[in-house]
Amino acid sequence: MTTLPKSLRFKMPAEATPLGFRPAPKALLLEIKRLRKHFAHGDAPAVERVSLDLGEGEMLALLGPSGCGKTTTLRMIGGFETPDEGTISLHGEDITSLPPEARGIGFVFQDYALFPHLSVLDNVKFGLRKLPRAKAVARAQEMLALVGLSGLDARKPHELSGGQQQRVALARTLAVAPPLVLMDEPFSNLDAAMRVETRQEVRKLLKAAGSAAILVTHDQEEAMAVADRIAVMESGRVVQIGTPDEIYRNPVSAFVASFLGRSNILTGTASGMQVQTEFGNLPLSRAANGAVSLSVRPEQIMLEPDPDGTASVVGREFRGHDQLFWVQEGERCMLVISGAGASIEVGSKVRLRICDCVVPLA
Ligand SMILES: Nc1ncnc2c1ncn2[C@@H]1O[C@H](COP(=O)(O)OP(=O)(O)OP(=O)(O)O)[C@@H](O)[C@H]1O
Repeated sequence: MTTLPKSLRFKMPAEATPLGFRPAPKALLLEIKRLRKHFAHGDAPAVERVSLDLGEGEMLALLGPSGCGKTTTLRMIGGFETPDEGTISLHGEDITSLPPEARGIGFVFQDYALFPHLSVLDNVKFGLRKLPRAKAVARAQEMLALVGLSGLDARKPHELSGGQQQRVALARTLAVAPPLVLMDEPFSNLDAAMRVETRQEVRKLLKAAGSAAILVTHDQEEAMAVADRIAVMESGRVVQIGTPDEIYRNPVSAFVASFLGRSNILTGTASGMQVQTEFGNLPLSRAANGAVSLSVRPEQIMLEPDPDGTASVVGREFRGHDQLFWVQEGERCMLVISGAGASIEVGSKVRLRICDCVVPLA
């Protein structure tokens, strides 16, 4: 058998699994049952009947728009807020009434909460006060090496970039080897390029340390990039939970379809695995009957130039790797994603063809 030179061999990322194979479920770490919180001055409960579980080493994103209850859920898990109802168990032990410091959970705050007067090394050493000094220093240095900051031990936080400060905060949290790390919008203080780089690093570091994590974000791209599973929240409730692929391919509602990715919402009359729509008879991703709303992703629509077409291109955004088109068809404006090569100008007449299963919504 010929062996390819090293440089040409395909290298599977450490976490990738062959298609169709799902890793065995991890042992249960955190179990949340029917959590509820209604603040004194709130009209509606901030969090209503939220149930979640998390496996050891798993990363979960709480995703949803501003005010949907993500932070309140996270703060209840951390012990900073007391739930009105519901329970939280870690490793099978009920921790609902324990104070934050007795839960053994780590936090990475939005502003990193580093001590400005302490060096990088002393910041990371901070949680290791119970260890003999030499051991604490060795552990802190090990953590700084893990986050790629060896050699910066003596700097003060203000002498670091935002991304480096984020990594110091993570090193400090991971130094005490918490089974679970809670992160509230941890990348929001970083610029766009740094955010993309840092979130991948953070994911790698958490996986290397074997810590599970719950990340609060309103950024769907960030949730999809970082999390093993996403819990989508709307008005205090978890409305869907699953892997990024599952939720993207099978959103349960128009809200989820439009919050995780972009979507065109159509209506139709379903009969089993088919639905009759204004675009003809289309296959459904799951069986439904009667009047339904449908989600069609912009990349599931083909745009064909046609001088006799009934639709016209009313907007175009070139994004390098692809293009977005806004296409007016009667009363409806559809969003379509096409390859970068398609040369269709604004004002062109086109025909739209849906070329995939469409998703019936609740
Ligand atoms: N301490 C509080 N007292 C009263 N109401 C609160 C308090 N904390 C949060 N709320 C309200 O509870 C609801 C949920 O807030 P929460 O901060 O959990 O939402 P969020 O999804 O994290 O939002 P954001 O993304 O803007 O941080 C909001 O209506 C908010 O105004």
